[in-house]
Amino acid sequence: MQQKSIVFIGGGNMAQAIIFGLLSKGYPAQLINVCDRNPSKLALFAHKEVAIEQDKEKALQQAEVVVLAVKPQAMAETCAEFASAVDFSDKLVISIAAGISCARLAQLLPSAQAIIRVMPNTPALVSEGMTGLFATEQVNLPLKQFAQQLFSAVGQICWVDDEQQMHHITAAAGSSPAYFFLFMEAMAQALADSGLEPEQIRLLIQQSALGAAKMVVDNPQLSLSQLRENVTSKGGTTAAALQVFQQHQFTQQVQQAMQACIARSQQMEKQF
Ligand SMILES: NC(=O)C1=CN([C@@H]2O[C@H](COP(=O)(O)OP(=O)(O)OC[C@H]3O[C@@H](n4cnc5c(N)ncnc54)[C@H](O)[C@@H]3O)[C@@H](O)[C@H]2O)C=CC1
Ligand SMILES: O=C(O)[C@@H]1CCC=N1
Repeated sequence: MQQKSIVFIGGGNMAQAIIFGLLSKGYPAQLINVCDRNPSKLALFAHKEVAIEQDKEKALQQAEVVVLAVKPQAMAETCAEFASAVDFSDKLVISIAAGISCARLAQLLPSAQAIIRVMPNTPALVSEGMTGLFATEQVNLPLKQFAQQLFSAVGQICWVDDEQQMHHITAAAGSSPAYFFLFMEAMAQALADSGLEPEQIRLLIQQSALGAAKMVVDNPQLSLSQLRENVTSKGGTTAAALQVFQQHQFTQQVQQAMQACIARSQQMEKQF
């Protein structure tokens, strides 16, 4: 894999997932610098050789790649700290922020030429991330390949040609680990009075989730509905459970939730 010096602006949950995922894949810690104004975030990198140079201008000037990893609401204020002091024209700028368009990033960092907007997710930490990527026309092939390699190192990737689809990627990948966690939390709560130990409950749920995901991955010839039907005996236990989901309009709820995610991402594009 190509190796370039990278500075992360923001070292929170998502940056940590990417950085620790990259380190676990052998990306040189010496090529990574993390800037975060919260010292407790920097402390998480203390046992690694990751640089924590906090003079942002200096760190940015030395880096070939800049990953903007602050919250969308902090993006404008953060970029204003260094937009005029640093020349971004020879740097690849990657933003992981939800709902911040490339046009907006170009406004915030006027010297930037090569901007890639990505939407990763936290399973990058365990090399099972899913990242959507969109590049502006100014980004040349080698830089696209670098971004692709970077996020492929921590999971799967999916390029889109239409930036508007980044909102859908957010609903399907960026936010979706939380939906699965919620589902597992609800299952755990449903077993709270079962007499099973909490560790047993967690094991039962996590292994079933992992097994179900692996069945999907390993059987591309089977549709999702076929996989579901294979578990569901007529008049049996699964059918009884699925009937309750259906009665409570589970599918419609999921559709509405994902639509809300897309709508919020679109709203953030206008807001920040
Ligand atoms: N958490 C997730 O699962 C995902 C998050 N994202 C995006 O990643 C970005 C970061 O999200 P999280 O990591 O969840 O947030 P976070 O709050 O955990 O991390 C943001 C970090 O930025 C730091 N920060 C804020 N302003 C700063 C500044 N001016 N200079 C230096 N550091 C500064 C904060 O101290 C904080 O540690 C967001 O834009 C979000 O939309 C994208 C995909 C998934
Ligand atoms: O909740 C959020 O806004 C961020 C973006 C995708 C996942 N977390």
